Amino acid sequence: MKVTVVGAGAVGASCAEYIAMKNFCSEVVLVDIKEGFAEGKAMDLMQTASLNGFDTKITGTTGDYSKTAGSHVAVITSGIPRKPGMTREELIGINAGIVKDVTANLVKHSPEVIIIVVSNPMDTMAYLVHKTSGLPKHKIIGMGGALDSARFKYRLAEALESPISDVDGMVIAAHSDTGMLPLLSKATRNGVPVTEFLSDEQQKYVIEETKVGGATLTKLLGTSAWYAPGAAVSVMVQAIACDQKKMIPCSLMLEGEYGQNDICLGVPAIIGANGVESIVNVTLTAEEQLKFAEAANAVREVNGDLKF
Ligand SMILES: O=C(O)C[C@H](O)C(=O)O
Repeated sequence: MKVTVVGAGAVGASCAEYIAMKNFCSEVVLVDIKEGFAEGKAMDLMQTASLNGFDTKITGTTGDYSKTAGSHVAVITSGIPRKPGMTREELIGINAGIVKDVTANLVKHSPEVIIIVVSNPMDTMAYLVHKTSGLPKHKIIGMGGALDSARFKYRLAEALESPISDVDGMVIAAHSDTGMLPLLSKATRNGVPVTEFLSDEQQKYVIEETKVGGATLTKLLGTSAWYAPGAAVSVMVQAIACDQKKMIPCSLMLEGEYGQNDICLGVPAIIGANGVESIVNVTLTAEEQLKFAEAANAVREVNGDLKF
């Protein structure tokens, strides 16, 4: 299987690294507009192959999309990351044009491609890809829920003082500081609801820290995070490559599901060889339903700034 990763910055390189190291793809093509940058990252990563024990071939190109031809999956990480104090939504002005161009180039050379959107504001960028690519909706997947859920589990394990492997949980709705919806009501430690172990104060802490997970890292790093985003993408690509039918929250075009239409928002889905195999309908509490609807309203407002 051939996978293209557009954008060879920290997030794109991290995606390529984790995908290669897991050794389930034959080829990863890195694309960047900066002269020689993707080629350099690809060469550096290839020189880890004998050390890290993988056979995936990684190549790089400066904007030559003919090299991406025949990609089964493409990951769009292009655009600018936010700086401390910014919201993801503020990136729309620059990133929308970039994501639109990248999408057109990818589809031109790989008409059957499945696209994973990482660029921010992610839910709106996924919507843009739906509106401009001509691809069927099961082939466009926004990466947010896998990452946000990993951050949720990190915060849960911290509060529970437990190993992360004891913890399960999921974040749905928007990939934004205010619109994330960590489903605390469904989170468990070895099957036992975490609400049985955590005080109200701890529960509130976990939810709030999860929602600003990306912003916290941006403040610490001076730019946005890359390890967990790369790892989250690699899990999604592996689910497709190996037809795992794994349940992963992803930003998907909704047509009535969760009471929403014509919007990309994070919902649990079965991810396999076809991309989105199905959307999973989970029963939400009345409060969660309200929060989901509020997140949808906010994303819809940002979508309104798009020009097709
Ligand atoms: O936080 C960001 O701006 C980048 C990314 O969406 C993340 O959550 O790490």
